[in-house]
Amino acid sequence: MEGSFTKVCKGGGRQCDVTVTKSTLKCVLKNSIAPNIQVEVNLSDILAIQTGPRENSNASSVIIHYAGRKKDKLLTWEKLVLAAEPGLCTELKDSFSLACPDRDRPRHFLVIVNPHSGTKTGSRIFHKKVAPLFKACGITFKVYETTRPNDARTAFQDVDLSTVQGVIAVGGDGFYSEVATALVLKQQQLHQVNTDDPNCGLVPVNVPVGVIPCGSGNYLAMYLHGIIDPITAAIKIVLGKTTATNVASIHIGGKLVRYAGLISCFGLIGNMMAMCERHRWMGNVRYKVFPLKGILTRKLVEAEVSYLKENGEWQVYNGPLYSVDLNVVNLADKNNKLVPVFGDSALTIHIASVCPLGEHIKQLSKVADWTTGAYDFNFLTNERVLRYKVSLTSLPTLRLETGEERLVDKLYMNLDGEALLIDRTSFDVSLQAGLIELFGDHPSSSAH
Ligand SMILES: Nc1ncnc2c1ncn2[C@@H]1O[C@H](COP(=O)(O)OP(=O)(O)OP(=O)(O)O)[C@@H](O)[C@H]1O
Repeated sequence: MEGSFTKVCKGGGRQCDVTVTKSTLKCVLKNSIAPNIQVEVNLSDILAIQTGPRENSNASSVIIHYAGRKKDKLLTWEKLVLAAEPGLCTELKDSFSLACPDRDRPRHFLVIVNPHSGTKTGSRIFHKKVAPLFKACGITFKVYETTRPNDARTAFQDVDLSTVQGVIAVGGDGFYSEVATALVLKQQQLHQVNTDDPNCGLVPVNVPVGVIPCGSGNYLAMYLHGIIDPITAAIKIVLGKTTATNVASIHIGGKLVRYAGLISCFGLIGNMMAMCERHRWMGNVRYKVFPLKGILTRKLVEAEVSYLKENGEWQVYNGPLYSVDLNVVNLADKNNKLVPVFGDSALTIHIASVCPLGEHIKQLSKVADWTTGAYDFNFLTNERVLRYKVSLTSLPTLRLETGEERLVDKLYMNLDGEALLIDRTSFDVSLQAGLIELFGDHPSSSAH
């Protein structure tokens, strides 16, 4: 379609020609000496088109909300306001709907906010920046603000999952993990799956999850969108494309503890995270101080790690180790850097054994900087696995009145940025492949 409109801007309007083709919308100012393209936007980047009457006039207006693509993968919420006679405005809106007939974008969300994430700005960011965008795009939502840790599951209590097209977690990585766990558990309850059994065969979640990054750790958003920005993440949610991602189920003492969506690092990195949590009062400085203290005071643990390889064979690593690390979103060495891979067909574990301190620091610094070769060290055993069990059989234990055994030493797992105390002599981690769809179109998996 083509038509003559007035581009409405502060202080008046300018005449312009608007053309909608199969793939783009172009707005060119008239009466300019050189062709003056004001806006050229892919139809797939249009978030919404609103039409309505103009005040004190017979004309109508059209507001085109679209995603502005800036450098560094930043997306911005842009608006083009046009005015014309009502028939032309309706024609413009209809031509957009015709050109994109498959616009089955999500329309209703359950939003769960952690008001304590990061610098405690999650609630404000959602209500001031994200909610207006959702509303402009015709999205309705119900908001639940948590009141304490592990409260995300309350948000699902009275929710019929078939009525929501997205669950949005406003917070950091630990909160994503908490929301994802609550959602997966809700889905399993509906299908009467015994989640305490690592072999239970989980039912995939059919409601996509979106993350608005507001925490101190926002790796998931960084991996998905290449940038940590709440508006970019919100625009990706509105656009509705999704990426399948894995979770890893963590079982301790025959009980499901959590589903990890990002990392599950036992030993050194877990102990560092526990130190960071004990010193929350120090703010973000703690993430600089305690990793250093942790590596300087690293301790070997006698352990047996048995793992199930992709070919169905079980193998065993036996001996002292510093850590057993898992990136649930795998990090692959590509083009001289580590790049995230969502929904990989296996989990890659990295077991760090005896090594000089300098080499260990070098290796961990490479992981922190996502540098190539971060896992190419001969003290690392790297294996692609479907499941693994860690047994700590030679550590001192004490027997409780109930007859259960507990470790005397305090050992931790860093589970998606939260410290989980491992007080039993073994734990079990299993791949749950493609269980969740995340809003965002990451190139490592075919977006849906
Ligand atoms: N209302 C709440 N009050 C306190 N803690 C909460 C609340 N809601 C959720 N939590 C907990 O806060 C933890 C951290 O959340 P999140 O990942 O959003 O923040 P973060 O800033 O990245 O992490 P951290 O605060 O640990 O640095 C989660 O484990 C979650 O259980």
